[in-house]
Amino acid sequence: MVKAVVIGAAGGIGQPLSLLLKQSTLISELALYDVVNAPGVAADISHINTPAKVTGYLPKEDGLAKALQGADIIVIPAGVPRKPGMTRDDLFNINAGIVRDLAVKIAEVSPKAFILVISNPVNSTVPIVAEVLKKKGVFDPKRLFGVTTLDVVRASTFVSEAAGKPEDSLSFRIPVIGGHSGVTIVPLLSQTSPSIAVDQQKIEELTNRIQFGGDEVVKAKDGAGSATLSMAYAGARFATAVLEAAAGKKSDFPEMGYVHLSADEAGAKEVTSVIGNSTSFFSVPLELGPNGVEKILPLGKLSEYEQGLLKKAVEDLGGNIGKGVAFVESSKL
Ligand SMILES: NC(=O)c1ccc[n+]([C@@H]2O[C@H](COP(=O)([O-])OP(=O)(O)OC[C@H]3O[C@@H](n4cnc5c(N)ncnc54)[C@H](O)[C@@H]3O)[C@@H](O)[C@H]2O)c1
Ligand SMILES: O=C(O)C[C@H](O)C(=O)O
Repeated sequence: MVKAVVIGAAGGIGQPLSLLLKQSTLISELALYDVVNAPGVAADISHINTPAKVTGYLPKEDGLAKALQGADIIVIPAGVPRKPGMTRDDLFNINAGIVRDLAVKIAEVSPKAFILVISNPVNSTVPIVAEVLKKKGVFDPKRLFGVTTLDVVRASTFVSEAAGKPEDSLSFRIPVIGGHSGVTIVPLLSQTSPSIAVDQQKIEELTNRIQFGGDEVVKAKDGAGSATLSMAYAGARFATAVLEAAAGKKSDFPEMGYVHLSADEAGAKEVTSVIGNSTSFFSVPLELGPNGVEKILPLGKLSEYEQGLLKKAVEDLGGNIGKGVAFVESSKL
């Protein structure tokens, strides 16, 4: 029996993500929570003839605690999205408080669940959840993830198009490490599999497109929000990987996830020999298992260009993480 919870389930990501999770036969119960409209979304999705029992909750009558009760996996796309001209960090003022308060309830009700954070700025919201869980004495770094899968999905799409093989996009694997915002997103195109023959100028164009893919969608939506459908796909893909691994299935390839590097001390040692010691969270290739992070996998060889990208990423990430940590330190919990 697996219970999945979506928090922010009535939103642009929450609705299609809930739909995709309802299609999963790995899930037996799907609890949808939002500050608005979650019972309506739940009623709608519950008519789909797949096994998961669907329930919907609002804040009244302690709805969040009811949704979280017995949760195995919690996916969080709650919070405001960007509008043109905004950075993800501009969302901090609103989303930091939302995520902190959700984390407090998770710590109380379902501290052993896998927690997948989608709410931006991911570079800071994941440290916020970690700090709350630490303060409550229930932090398990193997079970907390920032979802950076959309960067990996975009990389496969853009690179397969550039290689003239869009029909093969599913089989293009490109590690994307670092964080989830602009220059903190570091695509390792030199490790593209199958390998591609493109010149340095194309590598730089592709890198820039992957780093700023989110802005492309924000611009196209012209004030109506940011990526929702591709994010729902990516979120469902990562949640499925976590659930399959929890059920004992070995994966054919590693997923990337933004984790606290203490999730695997031995793996982290190898990673910090490449990225340095100045960042505690990083999106890395993961081997997932029954308890979440089984291993942090090596980053492989980086080209000189990628080493330059990495340097910039690490500089920015430190500030993003520190901001999240300071926010919880100054909060009364
Ligand atoms: N990690 C990623 O790759 C990625 C990709 C896309 C978007 N995002 C982020 O995901 C978040 C959601 O984006 P969206 O487009 O779905 O926004 P949205 O506004 O369409 O939906 C957000 C939902 O969260 C709900 N919500 C707000 N406060 C809440 C609370 N305290 N508890 C529960 N629910 C609450 C809202 O009612 C709304 O239904 C944004 O922060 C966005 O930047 C992240
Ligand atoms: O760009 C955004 O603000 C949303 C998301 O982080 C994305 O990468 O699409």
